[in-house]
Amino acid sequence: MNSPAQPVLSDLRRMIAANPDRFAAGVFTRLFSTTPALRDLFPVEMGSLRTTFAQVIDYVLDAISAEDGHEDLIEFLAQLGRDHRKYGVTSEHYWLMYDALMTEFSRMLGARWTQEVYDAVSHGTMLITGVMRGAAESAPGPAVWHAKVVQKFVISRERAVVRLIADADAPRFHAGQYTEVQIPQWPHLWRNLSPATPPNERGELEFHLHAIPGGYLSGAIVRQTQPGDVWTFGQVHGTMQVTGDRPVLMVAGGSGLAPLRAILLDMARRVDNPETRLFYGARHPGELYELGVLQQLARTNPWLHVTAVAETETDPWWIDGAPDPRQWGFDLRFGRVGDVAVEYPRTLSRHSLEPRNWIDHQILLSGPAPMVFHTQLKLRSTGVDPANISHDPLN
Ligand SMILES: NC(=O)C1=CN([C@@H]2O[C@H](COP(=O)(O)OP(=O)(O)OC[C@H]3O[C@@H](n4cnc5c(N)ncnc54)[C@H](O)[C@@H]3O)[C@@H](O)[C@H]2O)C=CC1
Repeated sequence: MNSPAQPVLSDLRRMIAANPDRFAAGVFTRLFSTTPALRDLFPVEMGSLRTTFAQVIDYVLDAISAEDGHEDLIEFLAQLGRDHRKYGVTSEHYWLMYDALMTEFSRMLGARWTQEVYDAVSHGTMLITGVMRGAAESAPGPAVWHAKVVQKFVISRERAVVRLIADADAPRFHAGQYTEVQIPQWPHLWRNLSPATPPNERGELEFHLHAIPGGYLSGAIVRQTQPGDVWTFGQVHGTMQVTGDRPVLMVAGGSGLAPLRAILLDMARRVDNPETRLFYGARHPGELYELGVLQQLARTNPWLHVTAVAETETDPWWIDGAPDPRQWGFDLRFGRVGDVAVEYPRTLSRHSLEPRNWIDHQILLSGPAPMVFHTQLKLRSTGVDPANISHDPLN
């Protein structure tokens, strides 16, 4: 875009960046005051939603100013529209959002709200609401689907495994993808979770949870979920999968093992798998609770090699009676899982037949965002091409 309104749009972005929460709160207050029923579609606590909202508006204002790259913007907005179906957002709501946004923008710009600026901002706002509405209207399949909890295993005071059976209209997904989840204890709150098993005809789903500090959903699942609860699911996302044409390195941190576990279980149904080395890490040895399952998998699938990694050599007092991970027959190393994985080839003897580096590997990372971020940086510093590394989006 090369218009006289350009400097004003840049100013608008600066004003939003200076106080994103105030901007987002202003828009939502207008929206809820004109149509109070809309408030019920949103979570009680809207802090993180307001942050994301301001980021999206900033991204769009930036992208519409650019000469090209609009295909990415359109796809981004279309995906956002499809994602918003789960909130019960209807076509009419997009018009209300258009009005709320335009009113807030005009308030922010005051005397600089000229016809030219109005046209440029209206164009951008119409693009956001129009593309989202169109994509939502034409999206296939139901907006949400459901599954009932049938089993729950409490692994420790912080960790649980939950099994569910999905309704017949659950969408098809592939191993390694993640889905938006809402639980009855937290209506309106959506979080992404990765099934830890590949999809099957019976609709069985398994999720692994760590009650992370401040995690409303993970905490409620670990402490309150019980058989009979019905969970609601939205869109399925994610592109992690094994291409099969190269050896594979997987690095999993804690419950981030879930999508990689699903991929491994899926691979175990085939015979023609590439050599795959998994580094499975936790803070403490006693938290490596999936080693039993991994041992069974590795025993019958000679292409799979597992290294267990813990940050500490002993368990704290509150992990009581966990077996020594070495009893499963795996190599146990100490440190952060990403560091151990990246350094691993350098620790091998000259005569080892194992890979000398990870450069020709397909690499899948999953775990806490800082772990994924740091592991990626370390791998790149050893010459790994970033195009060979996949992971789910980091929030
Ligand atoms: N449950 C699920 O379906 C999925 C969960 N995740 C994410 O995986 C994470 C799992 O968390 P926890 O089980 O609590 O893992 P955790 O905090 O126990 O850590 C697991 C591993 O990550 C490493 N690590 C942690 N922080 C690090 C840092 N700052 N830098 C480098 N390495 C670090 C640790 O050394 C350890 O090896 C959560 O953030 C969750 O959002 C990701 C995908 C799916």
